[in-house]
Amino acid sequence: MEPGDLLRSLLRGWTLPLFLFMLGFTLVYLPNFENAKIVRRDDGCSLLHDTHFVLYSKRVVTPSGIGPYAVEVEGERIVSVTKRSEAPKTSPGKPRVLDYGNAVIMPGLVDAHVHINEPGRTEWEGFLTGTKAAVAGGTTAIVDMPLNAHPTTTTKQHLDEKKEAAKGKLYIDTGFWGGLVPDNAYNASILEELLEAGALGLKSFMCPSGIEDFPATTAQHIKASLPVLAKFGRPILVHQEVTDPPSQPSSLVPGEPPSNARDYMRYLNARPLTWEREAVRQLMEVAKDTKPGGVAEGAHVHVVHLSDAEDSLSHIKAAKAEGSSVTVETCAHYLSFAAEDVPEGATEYKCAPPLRDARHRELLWKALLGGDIDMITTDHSPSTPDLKLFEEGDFLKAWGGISGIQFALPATWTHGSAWGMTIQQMSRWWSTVPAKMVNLPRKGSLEFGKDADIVVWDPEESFVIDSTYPIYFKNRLSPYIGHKYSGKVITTFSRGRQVFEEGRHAQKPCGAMINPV
Ligand SMILES: NC(=O)N[C@H]1NC(=O)NC1=O
Ligand SMILES: [Zn+2]
Ligand SMILES: [Zn+2]
Repeated sequence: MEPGDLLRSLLRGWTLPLFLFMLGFTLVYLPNFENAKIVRRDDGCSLLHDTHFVLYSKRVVTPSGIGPYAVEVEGERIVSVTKRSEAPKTSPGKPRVLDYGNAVIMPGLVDAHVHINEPGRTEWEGFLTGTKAAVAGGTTAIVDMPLNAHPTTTTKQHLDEKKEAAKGKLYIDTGFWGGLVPDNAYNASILEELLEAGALGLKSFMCPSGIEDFPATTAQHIKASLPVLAKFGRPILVHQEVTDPPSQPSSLVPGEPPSNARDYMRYLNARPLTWEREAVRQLMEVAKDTKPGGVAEGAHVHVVHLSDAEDSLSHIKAAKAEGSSVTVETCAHYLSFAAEDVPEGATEYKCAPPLRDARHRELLWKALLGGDIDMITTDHSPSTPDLKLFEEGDFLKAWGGISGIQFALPATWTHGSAWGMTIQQMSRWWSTVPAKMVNLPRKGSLEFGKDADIVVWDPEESFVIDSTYPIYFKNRLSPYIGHKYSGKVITTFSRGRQVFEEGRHAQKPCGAMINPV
């Protein structure tokens, strides 16, 4: 037999099986070639194993409005947001579709004012518990305050200690504010080192902070820091109370019998509005340096936890109108509670500036809705029960700080919707504006190229935070406990990882530390 004939007969015998094999291969595997891109993750960082998926609902919050959109996530980012009347279909080779029906799909909350007290006071609050509570409430980024931990974050070395303590404990992306104190205020090289090492900006107190190694700064200290901040284009956040305003009225008239320490009004009167008004007045004066052409152009002054939408806000509005670079926040608790409703001895309601009366709460809502308050935060600041002095219920001596990071969304929604707030407005105040203030260009909205930081929630579902309600922050003390709210978080995604769903967290915390851009 010729070699050519041999080959021919071999081929004859093989042709049919070879053809069938190739056909089978094509039919079975070819659709999966596209699937090859769909990597499954099994790293414990996400409850969902897909890395390429589509979220759909009839109420997706986008920069161009709320409506039926499909949000496609690939890896850590949003790769498309498309309007469509119904959910795309899941089909082989295509990313999985998670259809949330009528629930709201919204950018995760960015909470720029959180006290995580690790290292040093981890029994008050730690990174693991704090960020676990945050995601359960739909928050996908926080910025940690420089005080209450020990050491306070006032030098590069202390910031490095913070970062070391945070390693492997973050469910969501977390940034750090550095601290401005009298010790470093006139030392540009310490401040520069701190900002170079990754502090997103600075924070200072104009009154005693309650923490010995975080003493108060004057307006002059703040003024001195502004040119340094300008060089880096970063903000300073200021606690706006001074304890020695020129015309401080006192309700504790000499000779008057001491009132009941368990009475909230006593605390309220001991911390009058004038403290806040005078601080804001002084602060807006130094903020003038941030005007275009000013010695600190490029720096920014942010007023934290506004409780007074009257005179204090007028100073802020005037400063903005004159061109100073200024923003202001209020907190979920000032929007939720009123002084006259604080029960006797209930020191879980104690914070500074204090919760004021219902009229002030109303004015805050009106200022938000009118566009004069820029954003909302929680000022989550827990402590251990002993410091809250529950037995004594002494408002003057108890620790001032409210735990509430897990309830930001339902508290804002429940009260805000009663004032006519829209979901779009809430999303601006909780995500878009804070992301801009902190300077997180990849966060704050659902758009192509942004981080897939997303919360899905049901505005219509209500719940009571009762004794059985799962709370993830440390020390189960909070004024939100015992109240009924609507707006239930269904699931939260942090850079494409499903980190929380219906009472369950991902096995591992895989959030990152945020560096300045
Ligand atoms: N030290 C600290 O956390 N203080 C915070 N607590 C509070 O209620 N207001 C604050 O500034
Ligand atoms: Zn404060
Ligand atoms: Zn604070």
